[in-house]
Amino acid sequence: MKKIILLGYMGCGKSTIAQNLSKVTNIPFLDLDNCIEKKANLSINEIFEQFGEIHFRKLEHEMFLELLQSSENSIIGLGGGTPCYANNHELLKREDVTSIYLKASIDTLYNRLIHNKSKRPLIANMNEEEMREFIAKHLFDRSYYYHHAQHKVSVDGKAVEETVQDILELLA
Ligand SMILES: Nc1ncnc2c1ncn2[C@@H]1O[C@H](COP(=O)(O)OP(=O)(O)OP(=O)(O)O)[C@@H](O)[C@H]1O
Ligand SMILES: O=C(O)C1=C[C@@H](O)[C@@H](O)[C@H](O)C1
Ligand SMILES: [Mg+2]
Repeated sequence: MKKIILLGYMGCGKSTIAQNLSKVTNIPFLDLDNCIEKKANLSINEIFEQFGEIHFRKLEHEMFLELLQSSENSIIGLGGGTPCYANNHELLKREDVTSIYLKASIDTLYNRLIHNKSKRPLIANMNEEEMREFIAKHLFDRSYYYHHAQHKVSVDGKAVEETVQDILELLA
């Protein structure tokens, strides 16, 4: 069965866009972070705090494989780091998958994340200046993996509905 996979940096809108795309297409939406939280019965923050990031990356890889193995059509919103660990980027090329990189600029990401960092352990304790620097470097490192997606949609300056429309055109 076909999976539509949305990927990209924290705050690029994977969860928001996936939810809206799901409403329009009637294809069920699964958020990888939420699935990990449900299975572990812990929040992402708690998993990082209690077991560390490496353990989280293991859970993330296992959950990604589990979601890909299910026989349902689905829209899957990945975590921001998912393609960058455990060779997950290679899974973005599968034939039963349509993978889409939601590409956002440093400014777009910074402006969204500055108001919304408490649930994101990698940036939760940073001040504004540290955050901008971190996003710039981190995005540069991660771009290599994000570009393994089959498609790329730019989200800068677009309303949620516009990004959803761009994706529908890709899928048509
Ligand atoms: N045009 C837009 N498209 C998508 N999100 C937007 C837009 N404008 C504002 N936002 C806001 O930006 C934030 C995007 O966060 P979202 O949780 O969807 O990102 P994410 O890519 O899933 O992040 P994470 O990797 O941390 O899970 C939300 O708070 C959303 O309301
Ligand atoms: O960019 C990342 O590495 C992360 C993004 C979030 O979606 C979560 O998966 C977690 O906070 C790690
Ligand atoms: Mg998300």
